[in-house]
Amino acid sequence: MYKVLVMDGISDLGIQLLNDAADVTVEKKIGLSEDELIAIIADYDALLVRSQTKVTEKIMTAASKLKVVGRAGVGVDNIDLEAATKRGIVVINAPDGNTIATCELTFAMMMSVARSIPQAYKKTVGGEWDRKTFVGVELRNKTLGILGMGRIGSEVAKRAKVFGMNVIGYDPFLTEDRAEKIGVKLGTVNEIAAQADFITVHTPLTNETRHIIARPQFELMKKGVRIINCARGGIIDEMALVEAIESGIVAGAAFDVFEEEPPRAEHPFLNNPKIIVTPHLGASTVEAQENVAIDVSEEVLHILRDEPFKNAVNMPPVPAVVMNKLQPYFNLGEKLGQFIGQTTEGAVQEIIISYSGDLVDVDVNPLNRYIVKGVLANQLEGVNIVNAMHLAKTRDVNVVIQKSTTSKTFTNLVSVTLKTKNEERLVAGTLLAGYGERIVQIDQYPVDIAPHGNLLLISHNDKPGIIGKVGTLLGSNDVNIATMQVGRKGVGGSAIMVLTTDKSTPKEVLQQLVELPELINAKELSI
Ligand SMILES: NC(=O)c1ccc[n+]([C@@H]2O[C@H](COP(=O)([O-])OP(=O)(O)OC[C@H]3O[C@@H](n4cnc5c(N)ncnc54)[C@H](O)[C@@H]3O)[C@@H](O)[C@H]2O)c1
Ligand SMILES: O=C(O)CC[C@@H](O)C(=O)O
Repeated sequence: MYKVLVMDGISDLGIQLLNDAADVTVEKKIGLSEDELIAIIADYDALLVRSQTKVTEKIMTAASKLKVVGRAGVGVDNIDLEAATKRGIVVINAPDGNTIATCELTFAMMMSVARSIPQAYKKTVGGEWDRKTFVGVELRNKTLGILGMGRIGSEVAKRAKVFGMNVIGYDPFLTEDRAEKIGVKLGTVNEIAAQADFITVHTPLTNETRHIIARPQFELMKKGVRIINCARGGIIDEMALVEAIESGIVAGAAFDVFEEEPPRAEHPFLNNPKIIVTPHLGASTVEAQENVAIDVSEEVLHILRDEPFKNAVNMPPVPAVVMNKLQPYFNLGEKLGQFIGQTTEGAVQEIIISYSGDLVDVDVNPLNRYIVKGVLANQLEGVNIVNAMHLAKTRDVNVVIQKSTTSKTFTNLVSVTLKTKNEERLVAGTLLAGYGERIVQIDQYPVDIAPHGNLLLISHNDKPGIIGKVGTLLGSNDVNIATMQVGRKGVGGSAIMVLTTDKSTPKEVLQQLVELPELINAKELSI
């Protein structure tokens, strides 16, 4: 039974999926301190948070069973990603579910700051009927500058076009083609600063975007510009904004997010009549909260059940088309890794993964992770597809990827070579239409083995009667042979036998096998 801990205000309807799962129990705890969370986290397989809970390295160190941290939302700046990756904890987010909610809040903020709605409301409910102070501006024919043209930025652009605005966008990943398609002009940050009547930011907070709008940009701006931040505190320099309001450049600003949340009581935004603020409400709609909780719950279930998942933040994203091609190979890749990892003794120095045939044109990075996971799992605890590459690197295991366009025999072939100080071993496998996964080569020997169950790998000298001796010894110890494959270099030369058995071969029987004079080695591999 998997235990899931739900923190922060995550929609109950959204986590219904987890509540309904027969293999999951869900506990909800709101407002725990770091120490309180550390005291209980070792009990849980999954942790679900919004932006309030800071998932620190200390918490992850105490989280001995934790497989996944699910963030019901986009930003993962409250989760220590490096600490999670080191420990093999998958961090997933729900990137799509709150796009529209945040886009609509941005628009609400833009209209509020254009027409001073919160200020007018305050006066009116205070008994004043002031129709002179609040003369606003229209959006039509105004220029909107958008920094960050991802999900939310693009939705804002679409709506701005409908309002008759001219839109200039800045995003390093925005191509001219795409900009043209959505009717956006491309501009630099400084061009946007100089031309826009409204500026809204929709980037993540990174080293590049921190204070991307600061004093030098305010100095370029037209008098009367209005500024909106519904993305992350710190993208706009708060103090420089206050100065720009005081100097009359900025006519108004609307902020949903702050450099420090919640802001201190003396924060200069909180008593400035030209700045309107909301308490990080971008994603706070019924729909968005259901969406993100459903998305994150689905992913958490996949991860707990070892099923393929998307939206991992601490692993590179994989496009669906690549995923569809690779997915059938994940199991094969992991088994090849497990197989070869058990054939050698001593520290692994190099893993060479070679692809030929169908996989040559595909981004095989996700599959490499499964293979390396399989290899390392023999030596290390807690290795998974998130930390496999990281663990290989920290242990100085060189991972080499090769591709060859020609496979003489198979339409697809994955081979894994393992090098230690004294050994070099190879295993190769394929997916055969109608037969599924097969191991088709071990070292230089062609074989045909379904990689399941108990495998006995025997190295021996090709001598008459050896097969019978092995069969008799296993049979007399009640180990039934299901299949047997034999390969040899030449008559009388070195050879291998691969047997699948109906049950595991006891250690003492393995020892008796090794003591047969023709036998060099016998190893049981579990894959
Ligand atoms: N206020 C809220 O409650 C709320 C809700 C949802 C999202 N957000 C925040 O909104 C922001 C945008 O979310 P999204 O879902 O659109 O993300 P997204 O990843 O779809 O888009 C972000 C865009 O920013 C661009 N970008 C990155 N660095 C840049 C740079 N230096 N200059 C210009 N552009 C840059 C990226 O290329 C990307 O296109 C994030 O910071 C997210 O955390 C806030
Ligand atoms: O959980 C929230 O409300 C914050 C959402 C938002 O900041 C996000 O990054 O998704």
